Amino acid sequence: MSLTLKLYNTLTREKAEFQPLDPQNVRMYVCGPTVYDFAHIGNARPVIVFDVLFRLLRHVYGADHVTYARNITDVDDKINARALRDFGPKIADGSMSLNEAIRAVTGKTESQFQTDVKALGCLEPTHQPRATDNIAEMIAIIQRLLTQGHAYVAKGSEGYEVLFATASMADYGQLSKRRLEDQQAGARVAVEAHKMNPGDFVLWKQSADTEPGWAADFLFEGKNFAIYGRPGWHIECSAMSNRYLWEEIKDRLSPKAKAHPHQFDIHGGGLDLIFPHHENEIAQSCCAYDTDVMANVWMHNGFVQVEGRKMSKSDGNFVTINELLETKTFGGRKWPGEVLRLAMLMTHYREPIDFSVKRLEEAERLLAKWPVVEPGNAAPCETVLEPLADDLNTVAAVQAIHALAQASHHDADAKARFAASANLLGLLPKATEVDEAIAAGVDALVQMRLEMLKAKNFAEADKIRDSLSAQGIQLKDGKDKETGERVTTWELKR
Ligand SMILES: Nc1ncnc2c1ncn2[C@@H]1O[C@H](COP(=O)(O)OP(=O)(O)OP(=O)(O)O)[C@@H](O)[C@H]1O
Ligand SMILES: [Zn+2]
Repeated sequence: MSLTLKLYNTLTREKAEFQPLDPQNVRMYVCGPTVYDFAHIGNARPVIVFDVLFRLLRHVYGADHVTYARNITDVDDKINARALRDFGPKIADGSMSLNEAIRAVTGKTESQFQTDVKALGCLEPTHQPRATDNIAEMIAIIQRLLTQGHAYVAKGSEGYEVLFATASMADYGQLSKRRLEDQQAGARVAVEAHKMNPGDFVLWKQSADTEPGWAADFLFEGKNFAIYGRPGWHIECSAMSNRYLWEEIKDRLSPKAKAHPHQFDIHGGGLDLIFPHHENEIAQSCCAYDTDVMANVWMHNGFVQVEGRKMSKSDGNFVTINELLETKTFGGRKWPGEVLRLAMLMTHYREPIDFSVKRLEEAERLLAKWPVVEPGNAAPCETVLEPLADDLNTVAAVQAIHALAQASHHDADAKARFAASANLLGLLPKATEVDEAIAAGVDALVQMRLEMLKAKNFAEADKIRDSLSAQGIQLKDGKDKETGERVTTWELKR
């Protein structure tokens, strides 16, 4: 393994050589979607960016040596609100319970998410845990925090809450570089009387009987608190990352990694998650397990923007992935998944992207120039790997792939390297769909070649055949059974 992988780390604000705790078991966690509404183009960005990193890590360390967990947040007050909105009448007349309505919302949204990300050429992560399948793990961490003096039980306006005590952690704020004092002075967080500090955040929250919840017993200051309730958002990721990247894998880890219990290599998500979400994940995990590190490298993608503003569900300025791929709402036409994927990768992941039809058209034009080939078994080209290994410089990697695509018209070796390199980024043009306009163009060339053959202009005829072949189009000559005349059909090489 000669490739040196460098990654920008939000924790240190520096780019540094990536050194996994155990190269045989590289571990990455990325915050996944809250499934109350279809994923939008902004949500697609971390999915694509970290898919590229997952692919690169698999290339460098071996496909079986990388564990990637991306969660599904299927318990959240936004989900409850959506269930009430969509199924209100049914809940009111008793034909559906709130929990059934919630499952209808999350089930539908999650399955759409899976369809969407598949269409964007993303590999399935090793684990895609749902929050509701990890409640016991969350309760266990919360109890550890209570026992160790990092959390407390308090009564708020909607019942009991277990809160994280930010003041109990000396270096709270290390990721966002926000100091607790500044936060209090800024008073961004509404001061609530039951909180010891305004920045204290919910770990567990009591639910009304009609709200979704789980029975939980917490021991605090010698007293038992039975709180039927639901988890806060941040605790979900602390629980799921620990389960899938430590608990379930620890027996296989190297001695060095075992000497760093509960820690893993990379944690990712969008820029908006640095504070408070990731800061609070760090606080929970480090305090619960008494470590000073949760993940060694923290990576954050920039925003997809619309007219300079972050595309976001709550802002309403969004286009869903499904709308873009399956309807004509954006630019009056449908767009293939690989066009959106390439459009994202034509900007460095830490830069903002202003989303536009022009950007998609640019990506489409580039893809159309690339040959349709099978991945093959050549090695990806150094000219592609090197920029990728430099903090995922996909801009330069795509340029290098394009150069290989151009060279591949006259160079079989370049073509093989193009195939392997484009495949590494999940960008190999698919042989299955042919654009109508392209098909018409091919038909015309096939016809022209038949005329050349009739005129015995074999050199020109061969030229046409070869140029089509370079674009991945295979001609098949045959004879019409009745007239005996030559007929030519074509297909994409598979
Ligand atoms: N416009 C955006 N550009 C890039 N990444 C984004 C954008 N919006 C959300 N993300 C990322 O998508 C992932 C899922 O986020 P989430 O489900 O909270 O969606 P959201 O659109 O941010 O929700 P809301 O708009 O209600 O805040 C997170 O990693 C988040 O950082
Ligand atoms: Zn998270």
